Amino acid sequence: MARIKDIRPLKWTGDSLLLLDQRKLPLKEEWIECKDYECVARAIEEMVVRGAPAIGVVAAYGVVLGAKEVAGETKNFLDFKAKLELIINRLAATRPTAVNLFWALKKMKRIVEAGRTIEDIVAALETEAVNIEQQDVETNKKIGQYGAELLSSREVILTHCNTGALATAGYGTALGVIRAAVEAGKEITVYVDETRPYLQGARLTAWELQQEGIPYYLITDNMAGWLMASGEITCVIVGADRIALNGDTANKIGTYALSVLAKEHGIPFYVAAPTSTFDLSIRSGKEIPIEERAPEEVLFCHCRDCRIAPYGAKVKNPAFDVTPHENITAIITEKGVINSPNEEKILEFFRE
Ligand SMILES: CSC[C@@H](O)[C@@H](O)C(=O)COP(=O)(O)O
Repeated sequence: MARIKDIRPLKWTGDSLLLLDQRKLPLKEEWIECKDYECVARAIEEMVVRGAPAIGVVAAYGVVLGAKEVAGETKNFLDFKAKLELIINRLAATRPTAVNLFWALKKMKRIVEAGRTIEDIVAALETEAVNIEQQDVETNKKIGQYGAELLSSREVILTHCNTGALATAGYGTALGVIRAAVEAGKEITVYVDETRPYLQGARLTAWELQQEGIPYYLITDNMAGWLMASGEITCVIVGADRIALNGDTANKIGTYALSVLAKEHGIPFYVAAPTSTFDLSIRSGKEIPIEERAPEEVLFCHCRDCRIAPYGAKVKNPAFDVTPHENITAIITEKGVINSPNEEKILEFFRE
């Protein structure tokens, strides 16, 4: 019997940030404690924490830690602001694709600009980071409700990467829709793509579903096409790292291929994401920067003692791809659903 738990990837203590080390899951549940902004920046770069909304929340706390550090070093207001700007720039340089990082840092920057004293800025930054965290969980629950309404009483859902509690402040986006559907009493089975090369599906999504007793099958990425052709999958739900004005959506590498397969087989393809994942400053997915990650992620199968390719093998490792909006049945947000998304509909949605 499924029981939804309150899994959280981070805990703010007031003067440090505790992060569940996602590199170690599912074999070990270890927390690391960040007491300074550089630790937070490295945690994002090294994938201690990952997932678009989670990166935004954690970066916001990074700014708070940075502000506290600088406030201990200088009493000069202008000096404080200049140093804090460098810290925000450092956090912004950690990962390029997920726009939630820049969205959260922009909010923090606005507070720095509006503040009149160092003490006021530090206090306001902390309040804002806590708000961003709490709102993210509320947002995900709303996405879940809107998404669950789209699903029938019985679904076999294919999902990719990890879009769950671990990728957000809690509950999840695409996995939040699955949680909400289960909570609504629907009969849900999940097919979890392992998500090569970083294995977020096998390690993290399977771990979350297992804890909650939601039935799932773990599959390798190349099994998805055949399972769709065999009629086993009733819909695909994925998350997003950045959605352009026309609805083109960057998400974990492999998402584009799933969208093509879903279209070919007439299977609904849903993207679940908060409105903070939209980047209305870019008109299409062509403008989304795609992170290229280290070759070792492809050369080794997760841990460094399991090399799977010959020495000298050349590697490509784009971490994300872009799904054209024409392949997306609907984008599910906390403010409602955008069916068959395109520029006109997205503009209209945000106007409202
Ligand atoms: C709610 S998470 C949505 C996306 O961030 C997720 O699907 C994804 O692509 C995560 O990539 P990652 O490289 O693990 O940060």
